Amino acid sequence: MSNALQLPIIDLASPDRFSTANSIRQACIDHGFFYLVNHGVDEELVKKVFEQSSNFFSFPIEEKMKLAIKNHRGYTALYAEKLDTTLTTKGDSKETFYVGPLADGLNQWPLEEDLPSWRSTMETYHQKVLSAGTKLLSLIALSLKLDEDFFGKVGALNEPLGFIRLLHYPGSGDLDSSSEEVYGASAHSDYGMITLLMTDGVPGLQICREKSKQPQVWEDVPSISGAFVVNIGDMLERWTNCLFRSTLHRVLPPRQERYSVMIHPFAVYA
Ligand SMILES: O=C(O)CCC(=O)C(=O)O
Ligand SMILES: [Fe+2]
Repeated sequence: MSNALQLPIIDLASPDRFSTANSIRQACIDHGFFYLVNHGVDEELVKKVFEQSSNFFSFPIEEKMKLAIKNHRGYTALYAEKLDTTLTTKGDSKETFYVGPLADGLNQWPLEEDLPSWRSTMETYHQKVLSAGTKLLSLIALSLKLDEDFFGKVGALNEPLGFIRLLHYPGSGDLDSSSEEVYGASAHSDYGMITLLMTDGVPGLQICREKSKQPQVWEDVPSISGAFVVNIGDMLERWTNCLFRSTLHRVLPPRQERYSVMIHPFAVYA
């Protein structure tokens, strides 16, 4: 069962911070998901990130495996991950590339001669999303009736910060036919505090607000051009004693090729 959903839209640039904080509070209680607009990450940069992501994933598998994941950075192949570990099917039909915190030297990068400006594009995106995320986090603190700088004071903004995940879901035409029922991303909730997700507009993302209700009701999350989809992770759900929801979500089995980019800007463990 699936319905389309109207998630709240939060304006990061609104001068009325208290009213914005209240809207965030309601969104996190009701859905655990909202859209973020006027976030200061410009469209040209987002476009470049998607182009560079597609450039990397179009390399032959042998080339991509040269950057196979180490220290949570680098490439994971199609079916290598399964977000819903209760499923007996093979892994999720997506390939990914992780870029972690910039300062610790652990990132793996494609060679500059193979993919010019790839690294600098990802580094700029990392910095810009982190800066939007920091503004958002101060509003989340206000929404919890805390001081704006609460999360900074408890160390949530300490390095190392920021994991980007580039995701590529090949279209069903590029998968073997037995993969039809394999999800792009099987049902899961995110770890950490918050996730900021940008997609290329191809549908597929769904949320289930009542995870223990049977039968489960899945609602489509349409994309809004230029807006981040923000969701609360398990750690913030725990820190708020379940006031804010870390909502179950999934990506449907791919029909059409799809790209997305997500970032966990802050602490992913406590
Ligand atoms: O690609 C998407 O739309 C969502 C991906 C996701 O939820 C995840 O990787 O945690
Ligand atoms: Fe997720």
